[in-house]
Amino acid sequence: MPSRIEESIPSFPDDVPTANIYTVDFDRLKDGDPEEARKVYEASRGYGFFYLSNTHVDYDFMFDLANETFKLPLDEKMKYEMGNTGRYFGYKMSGSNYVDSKGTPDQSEFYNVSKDDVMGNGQYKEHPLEHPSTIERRRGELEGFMSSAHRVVLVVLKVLSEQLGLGPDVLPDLHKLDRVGGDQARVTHAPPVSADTITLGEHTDFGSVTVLFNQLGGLQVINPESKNYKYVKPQPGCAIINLGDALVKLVGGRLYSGVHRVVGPPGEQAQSPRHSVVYFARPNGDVKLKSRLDPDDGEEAMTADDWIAQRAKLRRTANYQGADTYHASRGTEHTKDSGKPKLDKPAQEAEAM
Ligand SMILES: O=C(O)CCC(=O)C(=O)O
Ligand SMILES: [Fe+2]
Repeated sequence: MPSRIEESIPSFPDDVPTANIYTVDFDRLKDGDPEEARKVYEASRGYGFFYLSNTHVDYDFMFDLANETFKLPLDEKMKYEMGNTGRYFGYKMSGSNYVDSKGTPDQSEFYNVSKDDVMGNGQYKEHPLEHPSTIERRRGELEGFMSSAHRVVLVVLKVLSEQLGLGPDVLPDLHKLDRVGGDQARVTHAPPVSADTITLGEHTDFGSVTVLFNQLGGLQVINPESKNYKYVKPQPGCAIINLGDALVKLVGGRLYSGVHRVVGPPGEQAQSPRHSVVYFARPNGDVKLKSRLDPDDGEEAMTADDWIAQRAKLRRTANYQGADTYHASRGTEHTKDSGKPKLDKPAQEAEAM
């Protein structure tokens, strides 16, 4: 069902190239429907992106939270700025990350809320993090958002674990809601800019599974065959699910972490400020990012926590020292783990490359 906010936004244009990605029904997937499971697996070896309907995640309030938080004065938001050391919770000011190998500053701000802080895991039980009042007073709703988004992630991981022959529990067991790790909810904001302005640079997500809600276009994903960018058209009532690098590493490159970026919204949507709402699931912090399908691979592996810190730190404008920093900041897309994407061949009409 479209949310309250989705009903009042300008329509997405029909003359821009859009990615032809599967839509999966969460209720059927959860109940073990083999066709829905097959679509998840195919999508995870194609674009690395799919739509998910009937998620039962209440996210409307997160757009209100975003609106109110980003309207706060900059000096109030800066009290919660995440800094340049690899810490990845709190506020990220516009321009403090860069978008390309030349170090061009980004044009979006975001705020990351830690799952452990909201759920009271580990040290956060005694020492919760501080947030602006727009977030602090919604801790109860955030707990609901995180638990329901995490439930979606566990179902997707169970299906992928089964499809890869690992059995149902191997991947979910590395992502426990009540164990500490780098999972986070994020709200983002980009000002109205033209459709050719990159507001969030090309990247793969760091974690395992991303659950994304957006209202306006602007997200673009690379078609892994043609290498061209396509818009991911927001579908009212659906989450956009994509895989991240940590999961690709856990399965030795058998799944694909889609390369994506965000540009100004297209067509009639262009004059609108853009918000998105995300839940990033990561493996629990001490999980080694080694392939569970290649137990004899003797290579040393990083922990999930170290991987996030490295990626977050190297994308900071303050740490940029030339194209080498950019290349070091990248995920699995250029490595031996990058997977061998096999593009979906959905039943719908073929997509122009
Ligand atoms: O805003 C969006 O649609 C996507 C955001 C994104 O890719 C991210 O925050 O990693
Ligand atoms: Fe992303």
